[in-house]
Amino acid sequence: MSHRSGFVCLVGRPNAGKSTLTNALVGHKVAITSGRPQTTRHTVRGIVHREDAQLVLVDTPGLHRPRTLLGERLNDLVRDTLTEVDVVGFCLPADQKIGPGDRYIAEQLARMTPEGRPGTPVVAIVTKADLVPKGRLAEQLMAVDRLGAWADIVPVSAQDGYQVDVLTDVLVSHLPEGPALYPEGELTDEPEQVMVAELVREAALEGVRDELPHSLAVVVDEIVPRERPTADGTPMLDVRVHLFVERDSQKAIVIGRAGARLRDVGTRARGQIEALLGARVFLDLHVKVAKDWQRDPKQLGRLGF
Ligand SMILES: Nc1nc2c(ncn2[C@@H]2O[C@H](COP(=O)(O)OP(=O)(O)OP(=O)(O)O)[C@@H](O)[C@H]2O)c(=O)[nH]1
Repeated sequence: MSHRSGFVCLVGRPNAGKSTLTNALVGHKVAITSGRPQTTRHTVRGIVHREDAQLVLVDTPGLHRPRTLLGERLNDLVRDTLTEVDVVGFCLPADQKIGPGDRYIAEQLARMTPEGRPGTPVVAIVTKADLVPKGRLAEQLMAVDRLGAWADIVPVSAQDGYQVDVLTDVLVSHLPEGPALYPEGELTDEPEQVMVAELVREAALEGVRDELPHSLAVVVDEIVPRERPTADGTPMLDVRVHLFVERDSQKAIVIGRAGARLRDVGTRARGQIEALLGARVFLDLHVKVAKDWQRDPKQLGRLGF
């Protein structure tokens, strides 16, 4: 039996369902999903292991029009990623009309093919199929077909699992023959620190996303094991984290009255970090104002962008 392996990158405008689809394909939670755009700042990989194939998924940040330096960097990252993968999956939600954001991405994809090289196949994925009746889905498939030259078009629902296997087969069919690239059981090669930062960011944004749209960056300074475990022998980790906001008013929102909100954020994030790391965690959160960090290359460097 031949074996195929390679990299797949999911692109699509913010909220198109890329993270949720990554989780559905991999079958475990690896990327952090959310109801709001642009929470996926880092490239997180999930790996689908099969007898006949290994598919390494790269979940990119939302490809969007650059507005700030941060945006430009994200787009560079997206473009670099695109030229390094074997297949691109372009996600378009079934329940929304094709808009300027989708057209922009379609143009970028059309332009992506390096000169003199055969292009990376692009599979158009119509996501959230569960949200529309069959007739609307058929119309959307036709509209997507007119949008570009796709290797395949597949409707899926990550929510109820509709066609997720079909999509896996289609993506695998576009991979080159080759051995497994990662040992089985490996779900993500993201460093733990990035996952921890995402969990803190999620907790800190909960309920205040409208007030802090893109103004919150989270940096994990260190994760250090305590020399002496807890009384019952469980290992204990000290996790020190900085949350950067742009303005004093945003700092006040994150911290809350008499620090109540930040304590809440800490409690929620700690539970998830403990589950992730399999240890008791002492979580130390600091909130700092880093003015206009989105526009300052030095700050961006410090924050890992
Ligand atoms: N009903 C339904 N909702 C979905 C499905 N897939 C994703 N969603 C929802 O759509 C929203 C966005 O999904 P994400 O997976 O976070 O989208 P994303 O493209 O990764 O978003 P960014 O991280 O902003 O780029 C979330 O509220 C999901 O719960 C689906 O198959 N069906």
